[in-house]
Amino acid sequence: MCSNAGYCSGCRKFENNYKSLLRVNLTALTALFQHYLNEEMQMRSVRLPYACCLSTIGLDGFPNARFVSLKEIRDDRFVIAGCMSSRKGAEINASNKVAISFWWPETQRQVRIQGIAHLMPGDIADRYFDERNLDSRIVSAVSNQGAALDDPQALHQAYDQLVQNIGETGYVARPENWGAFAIEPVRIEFLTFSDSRFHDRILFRKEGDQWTEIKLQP
Ligand SMILES: Cc1cc2nc3c(=O)[nH]c(=O)nc-3n(C[C@H](O)[C@H](O)[C@H](O)COP(=O)(O)O)c2cc1C
Repeated sequence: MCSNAGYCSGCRKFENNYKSLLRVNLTALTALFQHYLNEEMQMRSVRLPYACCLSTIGLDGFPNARFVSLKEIRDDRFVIAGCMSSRKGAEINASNKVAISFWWPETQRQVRIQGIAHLMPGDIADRYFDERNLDSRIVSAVSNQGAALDDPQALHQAYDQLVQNIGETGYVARPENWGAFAIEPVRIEFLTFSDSRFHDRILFRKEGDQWTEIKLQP
């Protein structure tokens, strides 16, 4: 029997001291998420562990999914950001029930989070926008994400023009249609993949003000 607490990379599974870690509440859950993310980060040479699949309910009823980057966990909410006038923004406006899903190959974990997306105040979105590299900020400012690209040359000209205007200042104002959402989780499932297919699955659910946990069949 392995004596490691939490995830054991040797056994590639949870050794269940996780219960002592979690008197189940959201703060403990987001701390566990952060712990697992850090473990994945330590084993990976690329930054992509922050990438997650954001699913929304499409205006036409089809589920719609795309990858976005998790900015951070703030006040136990999962923050994502980007252009909000494209499909994701319109869809979240119509229904703020969303899901984000992570797959971390080094640690063989999947995390599924369902929750309610809350638009964050402009000054906080400013901060996320300013943290982005210059190219990303310029492209966000000149491109109308998701609109048909009829004239690529015009887009490149707008890019060059803005580069010129910015000059040495490096300052790009956050476009009005660029914002951030904080996702307040209502369900979080951690799965540790097993070659045997006996995946280790634990679902945490918010019921009223309480979080409950349930082990799931693989
Ligand atoms: C790894 C990765 C990370 C991405 N991160 C973001 C992001 O943080 N925000 C964003 O708006 N789009 C991001 N994108 C682009 C989106 O996948 C998507 O193309 C874009 O948001 C438009 O989606 P929409 O039409 O549903 O609004 C990312 C794409 C990839 C592949």
